[in-house]
Amino acid sequence: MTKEIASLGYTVYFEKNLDSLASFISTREYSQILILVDRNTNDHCLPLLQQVIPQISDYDIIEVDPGEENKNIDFCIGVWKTMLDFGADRKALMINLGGGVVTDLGGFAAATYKRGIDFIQVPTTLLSQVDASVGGKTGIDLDNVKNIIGTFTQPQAVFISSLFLKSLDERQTRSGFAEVIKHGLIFDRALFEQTQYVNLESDDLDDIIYRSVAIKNEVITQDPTEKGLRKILNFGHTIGHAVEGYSLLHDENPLLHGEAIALGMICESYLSHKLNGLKEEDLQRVVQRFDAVFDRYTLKTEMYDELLMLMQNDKKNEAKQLGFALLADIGKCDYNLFVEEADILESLNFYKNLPI
Ligand SMILES: NC(=O)c1ccc[n+]([C@@H]2O[C@H](COP(=O)([O-])OP(=O)(O)OC[C@H]3O[C@@H](n4cnc5c(N)ncnc54)[C@H](O)[C@@H]3O)[C@@H](O)[C@H]2O)c1
Ligand SMILES: O=C(O)C(=O)C[C@@H](O)[C@H](O)[C@H](O)COP(=O)(O)O
Ligand SMILES: [Zn+2]
Repeated sequence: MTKEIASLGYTVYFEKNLDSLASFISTREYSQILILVDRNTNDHCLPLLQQVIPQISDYDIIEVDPGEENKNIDFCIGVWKTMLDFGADRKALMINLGGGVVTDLGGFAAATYKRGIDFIQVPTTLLSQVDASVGGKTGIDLDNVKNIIGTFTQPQAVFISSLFLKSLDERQTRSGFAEVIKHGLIFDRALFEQTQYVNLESDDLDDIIYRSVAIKNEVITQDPTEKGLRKILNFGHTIGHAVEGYSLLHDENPLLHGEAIALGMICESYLSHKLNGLKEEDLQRVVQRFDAVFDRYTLKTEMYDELLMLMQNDKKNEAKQLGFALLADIGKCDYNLFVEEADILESLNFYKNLPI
């Protein structure tokens, strides 16, 4: 059965067989179809797409290398050039088939090519299904500063099939689960509680995917361009993005987005407790929740200056003050809170000194 959510002028479809994708394409008159994949989604997801919509046989493939380190201007130029080589005009449609790197990069390339062509998101990771494919944030990183170049451009539609998740490895699934826990923490205590009972390896994830998108949609439809409320979707990201950027630059096996924001959510829950009324027992529950899913990352005091520098670039900052969204309770998040460096360092120390 198809479930749908009406978003910002487009529909998010939840259906294993992607029937609505076939009818979406057959009812629109696109001059050309471009499918953006990375190497892994080319191998694992494109065959599935071809299988479920065999009537779509005429398309051009653009392939990028997988991974966050490629969500940058060089790869974006490569995508734009390939679009030109394929002779894509303004009536072309871009299908972004992949995780958040492909949906962010492909959305950005489409939003800017010839001042914008239509694109649709077909997310293939848990993270991109519960978060990245919905809401119209497109973008790329610059010098490991996360998503610093980008647009708010909504897709024409989003098609979510949990069948794609069968080939996803466990580490990636866990990374996506961090954003599900985030949605519970900021908006829905019951979802936060439910995450304790989810077995990521064996459970059907359709229900939590749908609930996550419903929560995100509730927020973005009230504030599409992050003037206020949408900032709550950034809980854990002021510190998390800095740690992710740091790790991309320095670690051989860098943290994934969800792993970094899980760390960020622990630190920012500490700040929520110290500065915004989150109860001590709820702080402990947040720590336990993330400990049940993620290994700890080794923070060292030598990293702190660089982390603070990276935080200077956060889009929630104002007048050089570091901007945060902080929990008041589990299921309730406030935004436009500005935090002193000393408190941020204390929160990093809180994480660093947590008992194993
Ligand atoms: N725009 C937004 O609102 C938003 C929200 C959250 C995160 N993001 C961004 O999303 C990115 C992270 O997304 P991600 O975690 O999906 O990472 P990703 O796109 O790098 O995908 C993770 C890995 O899984 C592989 N893969 C994808 N689908 C697969 C499948 N079905 N089977 C096997 N392998 C598969 C990819 O090739 C990649 O190696 C970050 O750049 C983050 O900043 C954006
Ligand atoms: O959709 C949003 O709004 C979010 O903040 C969702 C985040 O999970 C996501 O990581 C987003 O890309 C962060 O955006 P940024 O503006 O902090 O770069
Ligand atoms: Zn995120």
